[in-house]
Amino acid sequence: MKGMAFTLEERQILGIHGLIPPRFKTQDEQLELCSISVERYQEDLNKYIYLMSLQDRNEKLFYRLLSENVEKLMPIVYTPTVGLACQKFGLIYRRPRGLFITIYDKGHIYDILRNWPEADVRAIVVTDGERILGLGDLGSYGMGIPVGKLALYTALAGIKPHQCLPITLDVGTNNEELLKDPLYIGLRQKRVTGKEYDDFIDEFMEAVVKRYGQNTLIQFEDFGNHNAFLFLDKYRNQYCTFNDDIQGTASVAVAGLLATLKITKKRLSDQTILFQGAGETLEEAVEKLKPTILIGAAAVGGAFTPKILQMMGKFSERPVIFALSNPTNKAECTAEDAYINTDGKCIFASGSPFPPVEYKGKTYIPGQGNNSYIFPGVALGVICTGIHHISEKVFLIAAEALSSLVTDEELKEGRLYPNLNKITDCSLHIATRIAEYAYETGCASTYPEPKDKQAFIKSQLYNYEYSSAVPPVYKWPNN
Ligand SMILES: NC(=O)C1=CN([C@@H]2O[C@H](COP(=O)(O)OP(=O)(O)OC[C@H]3O[C@@H](n4cnc5c(N)ncnc54)[C@H](O)[C@@H]3O)[C@@H](O)[C@H]2O)C=CC1
Ligand SMILES: CC(=O)C(=O)O
Ligand SMILES: [Mg+2]
Repeated sequence: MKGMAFTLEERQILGIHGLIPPRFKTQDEQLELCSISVERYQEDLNKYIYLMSLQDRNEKLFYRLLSENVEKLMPIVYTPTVGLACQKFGLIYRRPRGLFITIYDKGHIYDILRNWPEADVRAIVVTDGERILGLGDLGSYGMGIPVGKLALYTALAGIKPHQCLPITLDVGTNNEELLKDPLYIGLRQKRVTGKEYDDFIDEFMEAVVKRYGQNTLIQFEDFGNHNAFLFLDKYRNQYCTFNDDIQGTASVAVAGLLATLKITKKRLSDQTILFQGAGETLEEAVEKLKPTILIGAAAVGGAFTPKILQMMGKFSERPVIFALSNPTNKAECTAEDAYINTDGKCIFASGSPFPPVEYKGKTYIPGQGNNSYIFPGVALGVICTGIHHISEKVFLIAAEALSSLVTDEELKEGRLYPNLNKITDCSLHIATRIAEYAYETGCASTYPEPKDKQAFIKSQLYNYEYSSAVPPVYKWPNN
């Protein structure tokens, strides 16, 4: 729907003349109204509800708004607000988006996929809701994540929205609060596990390729740790698939580390890297190992205590601190804590965004170490070239491509990643590098091989401009 952007001619042909106000707006004017409307909401969750309704009402406008205001609006449709939206999903639910497939649909998954109205699906983001960001098991409420990730496929990489399908596999939830929640929208039962669950996922994978073809990209998102690794291992050489939380996150972290080397002028082998995890007592480990790089992704909010940060500030001139857990309240420390406790020395990045920090007269701009810098570009490269199986090399290429784009000015400001408002260029660059690799190594299946890879990818991108509802006039002989 174009709303008031319909021309008089279109309104007459479509029989909608008089049903919309007698004002004709350009898309730019509509965009202006949308920006004002978002700003009017005080609460981020209300901004989220507004943006989701815009996505339902006028898709092109929604994507243009998002792609032109990434820094401002990504925190709404993505982390941190999407986390809150998932927690309140039963309350804010307005219209369905994506497919819900339950364990009771076993034996019929293909038929359910056929109910989806679009035939040309190229990419699926699927979750079973067991580990939504750092918020734990949210069952069917997790649908906000595949919807949000795919919104970024389009807004950050220009992948056409009708080619994207969000899916939630509902096998129950072990979240007692949700099982008691009268607003809960999913199956009210404990998770099905074991062979029955595994067979269900097998059937899902088979049904997807039967319905949409062998090359359909399947991004696994926010599955529980055990299943995430299991399915990556099981399917990576059979299907066109990757796990965003494992591979996308590793890639963005590597990109960040490569960028830190440009600041510290050191090699990675000169660094001592400590990953928080596996229940270690972190303070003791930091004291003993004296790391120069500290990375947290265990969803333990505040795990990087002031004492730990102060020690990091003592061990090296430029300590690197990555607080990757999402959403914001799960971050290992805030940007402010990191800069203050290291006396402004640290190089900081976090999974959810933090605003710039003023400290001792200097402005520090934290980086956002989030896989959103990686997965849209990887997906674009994979879809355009028809890669069958996505190797680790693809994620290494993505990491190198991303880190190569950080400018000296950005590094000086403390940024490890390009400014968010350049993220669409990053996706295009990542996709181009992947395309070059895919054709060089023979793992592309889109032929003939395009000479200019970037021009080819650009030609595939989503067009935010409205199309005309008036058919073109053909030249046709009079007789
Ligand atoms: N920045 C980004 O792009 C991404 C961030 N994440 C975030 O990372 C966090 C974790 O995600 P996953 O690894 O998938 O979760 P997970 O639950 O699979 O793994 C968490 C790990 O932390 C360990 N752990 C738990 N409590 C601990 C404690 N008290 N001390 C030390 N280690 C502890 C567990 O043993 C486990 O190995 C989430 O907050 C998620 O949002 C995940 C993917 C991407
Ligand atoms: C960013 C992301 O994928 C996560 O926090 O799970
Ligand atoms: Mg995730």
